Order: sequence, then structure tokens, then C-alpha cells
Amino acid sequence: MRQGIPLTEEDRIPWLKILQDALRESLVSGKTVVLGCSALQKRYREILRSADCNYVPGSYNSLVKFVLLDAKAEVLAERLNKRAAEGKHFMPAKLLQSQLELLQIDNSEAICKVDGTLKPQALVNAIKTLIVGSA
Ligand SMILES: Nc1ncnc2c1ncn2[C@@H]1O[C@H](COP(=O)(O)OP(=O)(O)O)[C@@H](O)[C@H]1O
Ligand SMILES: O=C(O)[C@H](O)[C@@H](O)[C@H](O)[C@H](O)COP(=O)(O)O
Repeated sequence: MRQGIPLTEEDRIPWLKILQDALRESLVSGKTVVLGCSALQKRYREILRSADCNYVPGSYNSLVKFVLLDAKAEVLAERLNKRAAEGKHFMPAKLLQSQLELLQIDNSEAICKVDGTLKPQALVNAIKTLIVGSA
């Protein structure tokens, strides 16, 4: 990524399986955990949903829930450019386009969306309301 080359499927799948294991560990021990992950494609999200041992593939009914921090490409590009200019992150803003092209949001999955332009605390409150039912 540092060289401006997007990750491939082969790069992502083993990583998603590691994340699946981490989620399963939390679920089994009864802990609630929040994971930040691009999970751009439906098949990637299915790997994460399957952390729930009772998950039936394709049902989208898992203990693992997804929230999309929804923001326009221009907003994301501005943030990434700012971050890249600070020189502290491996991902150049030019990789954004390849990620947006892969991003697959299918209404059948009923993924919660929150306004990604909100301030962090407002985002947390919105997500709590959506997932847990109270802020
Ligand atoms: N709600 C927000 N408001 C303003 N800037 C944000 C917000 N969320 C993220 N950012 C900034 O955008 C950049 C990318 O955010 P990050 O959370 O690292 O996203 P990702 O890991 O998905 O690339 C970071 O520099 C971060 O500070
Ligand atoms: O902080 C960021 O800018 C991104 O989260 C970045 O870390 C990237 O998204 C991941 O490395 C996974 O790559 P993919 O999004 O291409 O799967």
C-alpha cells in the first residue's frame, strides 16, 4: 500500500480470518467489541459474520453487526490527503479510488449507516443507538 499498490484478495483473506478469530474469541467470552475494518465486499463481511458459530451463511443474521460510516468520496479524499501530508501513515490517498470501486453495499444485508461527517462522539452515540438501542 505504501507503494500505491492496492491489497489483493490473497492479501486480505488471511487477515480477515485472523480478525474472524479475534471476533470469535470476544463473542465466546461474552465481550462486546468494536472492530474497524474496510470489509469492502460482501464476501469479506461474510468471513467476519462467521465469527458467530451459529451464523448461517447468506442469512445476514449474525451477532456480528456492521455499521457504515457514510461519507462522500470528496470528504474521504480530503481526510486522507491531510493524513498523508502529515507523513505518518502508509496509505496514500490515491488508493481511495480502488477501495471505492470495490465497496459493495447491498441493501439485502441491512447494514446500518451513520453520517460519517459527524464528530467522533456523535458517531459513537449514533452507533450505540442503532446497535444497542440507547446512547
Ligand atoms: N468523524 C471524523 N471527522 C473528521 N475526521 C475523521 C473522522 N473519522 C476519521 N477521520 C480522519 O480521517 C482519516 C482516516 O480515518 P480512519 O479512521 O483512519 O479511517 P480508515 O482506517 O478507514 O482509513 C484519519 O486521519 C482520521 O483522523
Ligand atoms: O486506515 C486506512 O487508511 C485504511 O483502513 C487502510 O488501513 C486500509 O483500508 C487497510 O490496510 C485495509 O486495506 P483494504 O481497505 O484495501 O482492504
